[in-house]
Amino acid sequence: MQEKKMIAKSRFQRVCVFCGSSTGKRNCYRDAALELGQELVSRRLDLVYGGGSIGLMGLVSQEVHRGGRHVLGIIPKTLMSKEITGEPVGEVRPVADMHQRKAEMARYSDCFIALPGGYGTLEELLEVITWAQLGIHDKPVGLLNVEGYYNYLLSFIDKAVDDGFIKPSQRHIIVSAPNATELVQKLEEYVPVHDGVVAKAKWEAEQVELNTSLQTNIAR
Ligand SMILES: C/C(=C\CNc1ncnc2c1ncn2[C@@H]1O[C@H](COP(=O)(O)O)[C@@H](O)[C@H]1O)CO
Repeated sequence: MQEKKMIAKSRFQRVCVFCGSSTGKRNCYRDAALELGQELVSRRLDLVYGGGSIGLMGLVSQEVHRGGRHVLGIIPKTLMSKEITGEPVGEVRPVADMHQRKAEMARYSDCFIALPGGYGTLEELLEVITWAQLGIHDKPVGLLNVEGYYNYLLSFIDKAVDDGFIKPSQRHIIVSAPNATELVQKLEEYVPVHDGVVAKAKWEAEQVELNTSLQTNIAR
């Protein structure tokens, strides 16, 4: 008989996954996307992602959907053509543009995970790290470092710390692990460090103003 893995209740409800709109050339990337999907399902976590069914995005979203968890895809109206994104699963929320997409993905999630990907993934990852650094949120940010895919990025960050461009106290913002189980466990245990960043309440007030003006613009 197969032994059932006992997993404590998660502190998260929804996990935002950034990942390639391509699958990459090596099987390990596809396997990692499927394993991450299964890990979220086994912890009863829902998924927020960039919508679409292409690349690793498709693999992780289909796996979470198949496992019976809620999948929310947030996608700019201009990217909604099925030829570009494929057929998404779960709930799809159309937004005005890429900026609103990132804001909404962040708003609906309790933590972030980046699988391997390209420019889009990097941009999304670095933005939530920057927001953590500024105190806009204190949600954990994880890097799924599949077979060392992100080693150069991690080395670059160490170099930026050594050369005085990133504070040593902010190095901890990125949590990384080689597999989904270890990564999610580390994210569960993550404790944010606050070192004199702009007060979160001030940012939240500004976000509310920003959202209100965005909605006014969309309605026009
Ligand atoms: C540009 C083309 C297809 C892109 N289609 C996308 N559909 C949905 N979401 C996307 C797409 N491209 C980028 N994203 C977002 O960025 C991340 C993936 O980008 P990457 O450059 O592939 O790493 C992903 O998390 C999405 O949120 C037609 O060729």
